[in-house]
Amino acid sequence: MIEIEEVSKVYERDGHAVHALERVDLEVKEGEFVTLLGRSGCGKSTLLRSIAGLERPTSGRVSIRGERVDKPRRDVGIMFQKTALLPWRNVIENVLLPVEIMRRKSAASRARALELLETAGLKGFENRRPGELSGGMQQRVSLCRSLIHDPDVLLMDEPFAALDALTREELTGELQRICEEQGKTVVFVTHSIDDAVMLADRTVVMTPRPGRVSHVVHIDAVRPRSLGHSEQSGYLAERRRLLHDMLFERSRSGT
Ligand SMILES: Nc1ncnc2c1ncn2[C@@H]1O[C@H](COP(=O)(O)OP(=O)(O)OP(=O)(O)O)[C@@H](O)[C@H]1O
Repeated sequence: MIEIEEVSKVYERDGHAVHALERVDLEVKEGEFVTLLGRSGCGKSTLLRSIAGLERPTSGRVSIRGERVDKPRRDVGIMFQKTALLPWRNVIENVLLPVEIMRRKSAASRARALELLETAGLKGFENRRPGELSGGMQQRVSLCRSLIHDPDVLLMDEPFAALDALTREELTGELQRICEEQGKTVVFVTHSIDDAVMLADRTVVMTPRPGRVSHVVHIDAVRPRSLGHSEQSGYLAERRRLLHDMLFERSRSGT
């Protein structure tokens, strides 16, 4: 569904070349949940923005369903760490913003917004302003907004990084459920090994200078997942250790 072929990105900064990505190859299948995991500066956001059509690779090609991506697409939804909700609009008006911009606002989209808000646990908050909501609730609104036009692909750049640990765990669980119910293809950028283990079908480990894919790790566990007590907690803990070792370069082999 998403094909990244030999993608390199070089930025110019103060007369120096910054090799943000070097010859990255990756394929994401329909319905797959892929996390991009790595330290700061390894090119995760650059790769995500290239898939979103917000950044042009210096060389190589990104395509979705066989079509080269050179601008943002309607079948893609995006969610960032900063919610960028408009403070003067209430919750439902914020959720409806993308369909308004696409001139596709209708009674059906309003009904879908209400349904999404209910799924995200925000029933009854439709008329509140973002400033009246907690950080976690604002991210739920942002998730509903990224899903309002029913995109097939969801691109997420550390969406829960600024939240406290408990809210983060709760939202990670809800994201698993919503993506499974709605059959989305997801690429999710994170620094967090726990996010990767909880969410991913496959985790792509990246290394910096230049940004490259160093390992790809499959997480073959059923959902909902929990790092606490469950039959698969031993397996998840092993995957967690493997990713940890890869990030700290103690292990250079195996998936
Ligand atoms: N617009 C830009 N101009 C110049 N350099 C940039 C630009 N955007 C990113 N970079 C550089 O490219 C490299 C990769 O950045 P990128 O933000 O993609 O990494 P990241 O893995 O997402 O980092 P983080 O986890 O800190 O967000 C970094 O060295 C960064 O400083």
